[in-house]
Amino acid sequence: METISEQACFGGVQGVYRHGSQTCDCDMTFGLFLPDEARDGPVPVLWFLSGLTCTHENAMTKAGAQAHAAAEGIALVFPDTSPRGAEVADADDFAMGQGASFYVNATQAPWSKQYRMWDYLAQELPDLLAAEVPLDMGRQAITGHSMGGHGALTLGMGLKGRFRSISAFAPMSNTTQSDWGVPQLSQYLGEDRTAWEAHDASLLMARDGFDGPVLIDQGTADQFLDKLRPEALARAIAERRQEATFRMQPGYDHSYFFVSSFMEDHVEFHAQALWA
Ligand SMILES: N[C@@H](CCC(=O)N[C@@H](CS)C(=O)NCC(=O)O)C(=O)O
Repeated sequence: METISEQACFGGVQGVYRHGSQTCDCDMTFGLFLPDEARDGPVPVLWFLSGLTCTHENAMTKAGAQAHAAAEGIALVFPDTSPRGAEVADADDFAMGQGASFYVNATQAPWSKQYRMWDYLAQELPDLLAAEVPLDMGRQAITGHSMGGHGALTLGMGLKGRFRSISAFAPMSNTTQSDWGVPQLSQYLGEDRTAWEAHDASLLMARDGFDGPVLIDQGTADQFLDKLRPEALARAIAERRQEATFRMQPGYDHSYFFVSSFMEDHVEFHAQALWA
């Protein structure tokens, strides 16, 4: 794990690190915020997965999460949104390829060689962090924005027992029925739609739900509402009778101004579960 930068931040340290990923077969960069308490021993961790076009950097610099994480004594991890590099397959469309992994293990060429973000986030990066950083891996929670909200919900429900709480900001909620989902899942996973089901938050919610609290925020003025399909997730939560808070926030769009407005609520929500 190579240090790119480390800077003092709200009494803790905001770092950026790079490592050679075997899973993605390329170098991967991530952000990590450690609160002051990490100097004395392991702290709980909140993962933040980002959306289309983002790297590890967008949420790290614009979501305003560090102040709240410092107040709660929890760490933040900001992974990248896909494998990266000149040798990594890509597409002209910003919603496909680099910056747009949809957090799956691709099975189709040319993506299958390196687009293994599910395994990267489920296994390789947690293993690396557990070995190198004072994190309490028994206390993990996950959140994300847009495509990262989709990742938070699908990994959160898919990796049973891993996370204590899940939240999402404007998540892609029903990828198997959306222009943000169908083209990508068919290219990454092929045309057999049964392989897509583990990557649709609403289908997973209706089928499995989550053994813990869920918090969703969605702006009513989000320019991508038709692609995000929050109504499908709300319906699944209600049908499942899932423990959840689902808020339609009046006037908010899809940007990080929306994300940062509700970040304190999300960090507090996760801190409650993490410290329970
Ligand atoms: N660039 C795209 C939108 C992409 C987009 O809104 N990405 C969101 C996540 S889905 C984001 O977080 N963008 C980066 C940022 O705001 O920093 C467009 O113009 O339609």
